[in-house]
Amino acid sequence: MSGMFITFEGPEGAGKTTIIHMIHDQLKKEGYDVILTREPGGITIAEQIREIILNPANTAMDARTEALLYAAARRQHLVEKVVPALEHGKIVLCDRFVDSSLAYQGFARKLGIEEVYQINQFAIEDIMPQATLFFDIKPELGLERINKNKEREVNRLDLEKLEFHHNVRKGYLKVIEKFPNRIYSIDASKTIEEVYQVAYEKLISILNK
Ligand SMILES: Nc1ncnc2c1ncn2[C@@H]1O[C@H](COP(=O)(O)OP(=O)(O)OP(=O)(O)O)[C@@H](O)[C@H]1O
Ligand SMILES: Cc1cn([C@H]2C[C@H](O)[C@@H](COP(=O)(O)O)O2)c(=O)[nH]c1=O
Repeated sequence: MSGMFITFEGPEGAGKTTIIHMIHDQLKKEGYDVILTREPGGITIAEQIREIILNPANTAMDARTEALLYAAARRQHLVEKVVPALEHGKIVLCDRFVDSSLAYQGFARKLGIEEVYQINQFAIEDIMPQATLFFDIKPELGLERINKNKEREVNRLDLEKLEFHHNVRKGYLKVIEKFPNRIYSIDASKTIEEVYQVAYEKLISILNK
């Protein structure tokens, strides 16, 4: 595959979606062949799975069911959208990927990072991003940001206790220890413009490697 697969990760309200759109628009302006997508979602079947996972009414969902549904959405999105784009030499910017499952289901839901990585292997068949930007934020600040945004739909995971969101961040820090050469950490507590500048420069350096 000749393209470049780059993922954006972080806890709730870190600013990933804001920054990934800004970077996508800028790269397009500069003439890069780039697409922007997201997980869970990005294609019809995976968006349908997203509705089930994130529906606040689905309070009975078991943690393993949740992990398997994320992996199923991931599989379909990979084969239907990501892999074909990479085969056409495109840069694929993806809002969340397998590291989210490791941090949220593996660590915060206590299923085990290695166990969740194993079940995801069936879905991803060793396809991993070449680089990942991790937007690091304290959960209190991330949640304050999303609560201020009245247009954003509240999802089932947003409603978890603060302790869960602290564990998500701790989970990400463990995932970075597992993949230190792939994941770049960015301080996401700064202003949108400051975070964008750091993320954009990092991305350009990755593309020029
Ligand atoms: N650096 C920033 N400073 C202040 N507000 C920000 C910053 N970045 C994003 N925001 C605002 O915070 C809210 C959440 O941002 P965004 O949706 O980009 O985060 P996210 O990481 O994608 O969150 P989630 O994964 O929970 O959807 C939005 O209202 C956005 O405008
Ligand atoms: C891919 C993935 C996502 N999640 C969680 C993280 C968020 O709470 C939602 C997605 O919402 P967003 O606004 O699009 O960020 O799903 C997860 O727990 N595990 C995953 O693998």
